[in-house]
Amino acid sequence: MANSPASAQLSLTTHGILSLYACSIRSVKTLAVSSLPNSSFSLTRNAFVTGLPLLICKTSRPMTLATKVTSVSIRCEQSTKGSSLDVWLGWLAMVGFAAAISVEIANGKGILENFGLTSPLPTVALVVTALEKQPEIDVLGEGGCKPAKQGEGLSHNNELQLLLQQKTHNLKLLEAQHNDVNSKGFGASSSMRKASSTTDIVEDLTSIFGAPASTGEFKEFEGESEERRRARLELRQRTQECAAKTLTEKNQHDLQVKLLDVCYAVFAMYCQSTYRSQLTLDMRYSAVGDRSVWVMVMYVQELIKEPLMLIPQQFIRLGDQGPSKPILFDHSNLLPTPPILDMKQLESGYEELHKLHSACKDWGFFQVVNHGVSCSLMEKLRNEIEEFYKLPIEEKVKYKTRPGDVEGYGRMTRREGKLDWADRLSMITNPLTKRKPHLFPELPSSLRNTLEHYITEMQELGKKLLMVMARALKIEREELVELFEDGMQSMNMVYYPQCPQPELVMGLTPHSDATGITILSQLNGVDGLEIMKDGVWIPVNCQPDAFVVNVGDILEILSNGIYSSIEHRVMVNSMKERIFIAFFMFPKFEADIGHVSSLINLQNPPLFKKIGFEQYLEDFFSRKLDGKSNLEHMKIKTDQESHGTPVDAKN
Ligand SMILES: O=C(O)CCC(=O)C(=O)O
Ligand SMILES: [Fe+2]
Repeated sequence: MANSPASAQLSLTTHGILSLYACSIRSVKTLAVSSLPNSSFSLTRNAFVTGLPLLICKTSRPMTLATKVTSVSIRCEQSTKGSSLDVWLGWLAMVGFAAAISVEIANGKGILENFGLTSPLPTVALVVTALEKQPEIDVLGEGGCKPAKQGEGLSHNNELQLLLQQKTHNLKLLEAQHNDVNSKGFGASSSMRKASSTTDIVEDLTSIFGAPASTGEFKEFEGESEERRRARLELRQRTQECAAKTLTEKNQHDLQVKLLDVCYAVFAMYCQSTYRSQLTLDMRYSAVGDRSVWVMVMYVQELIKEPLMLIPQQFIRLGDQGPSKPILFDHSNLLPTPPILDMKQLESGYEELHKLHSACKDWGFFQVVNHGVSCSLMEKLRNEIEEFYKLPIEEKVKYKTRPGDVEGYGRMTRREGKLDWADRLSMITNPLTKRKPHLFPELPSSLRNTLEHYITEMQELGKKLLMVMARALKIEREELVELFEDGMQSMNMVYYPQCPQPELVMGLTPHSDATGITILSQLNGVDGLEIMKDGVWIPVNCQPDAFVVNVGDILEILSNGIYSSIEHRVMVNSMKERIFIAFFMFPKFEADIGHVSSLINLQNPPLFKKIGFEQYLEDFFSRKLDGKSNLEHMKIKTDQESHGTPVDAKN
């Protein structure tokens, strides 16, 4: 925090004419667009998550797309270092920014609109460097951003106080030594010594801390040589300067804390007043490198409410990470596709069981029909979830993901990954004791009842699937099914909005599921799921009324690699949103995750380490969502791989 410059920047652009650039100080690498040519748009090359401004261009009227581009980027940081001019200019700019927004809030039109910008303003991103590494964060109280409490983040202030006390102490010692020398040198009395300049220093410092200022006159000593007198005077001046400097630093810091609070508050008001409803953006605390920042998180559904001219950079994936699909065109129906299995036949016949075994080995995915879940329930579920996503944002943010949590409404991005083009509501639904009081129990009652019904159906279907898988693997059903009895279950209700440039984004990052099994249902008939098969992304054409089932990492571990969890991802399209529900089945919390013993023999040694389920989850969530990286981490390394170190089978 110490080296972060004080800065505030507000840059606005319309049709290459206006550029209001409040301030940019020292090392802030802000590349906000200050002018844009008529028909070309550019993005800032900065990353939101790394604390640099987000720049989105958007208009509220499609008619003006070609002629009017507005963009706003705001960045606030604070510092105690740097030349005082820098610091003060930075703060001045920040106040200017706050004032501009305040005016806009106050009269509904405001400075920004007076410059020709359409209101509401298109997009704002704010990254504020917090004052401490680990401040106590309380973001967004009910319906609004909550500014950092006064006094939070003041450890630096305390440090200054301590420093000042230490300096005082050292100076007293110095003065005492000096007086000692004087007294020895001039034979002055001890009472004379007590009346020395030490008193002045204490008085000076007392005044610094708020006590009435002392006149602090320089004391003269009888018989003191001119040289010694001058030395004493110099020392006195130096100590006073030093104390004054520390005081200035402390005051400056206090002011910065106050201004930062103001900025939080103003920005919170701005979000509420400017965006159509309340919160297109959510304010999140997150650690970036060794700094703490507040990051605005967008709800995609809100973002696309009005025509979007540019995709925010945080969603854009290029190069290796990019969607760059294999060219599928109309030949997609010629591509291999995960098998479709009949649940009834799976339970009774061997032929279907054989198909299941191959599907789990070769695909890690299959579709299941004839599963016994009624169409009317699925129809109801679809309507309920659609209704949920139609709720105003003010309602939905009641369920928003809270800091440090992964459940709730919003989007989960771990580490510095790109953002998915999706909004989701994630919840643990089993065991009941793990249900978060502000989530499932608080959902609209009709949605809750439907979900409750759906959960029961999924538990039943999941159990049946695990039983047939145990048969296919030729293991005792207890070895598999019991692990999952009253296990952890969770669900994601996902809304993938349509995207004007779907080729630039992804609905869901490539990953394998951390689950035992996952049961997916594409509720509104819009495809998007793709799975990685032999190095090619293959789209899954979901059958109406079918569930898509996939093998998760835990099943790969339990089956000692016989079954495979497969990387998959979700693509979005420009025409229609996709509504989706995923039901995740995990073992019970007290279970150990490791191979089923009867599958191990000399030819099939253990492939994965054994680990407690809770530890497994912790490891999973601490990692970036990145292909099968979590499973890789659990692999037992061969002697060769671990450079000669003994195999740690832990079994
Ligand atoms: O939306 C989909 O099709 C798949 C979702 C998924 O893979 C997941 O939630 O893990
Ligand atoms: Fe998945």
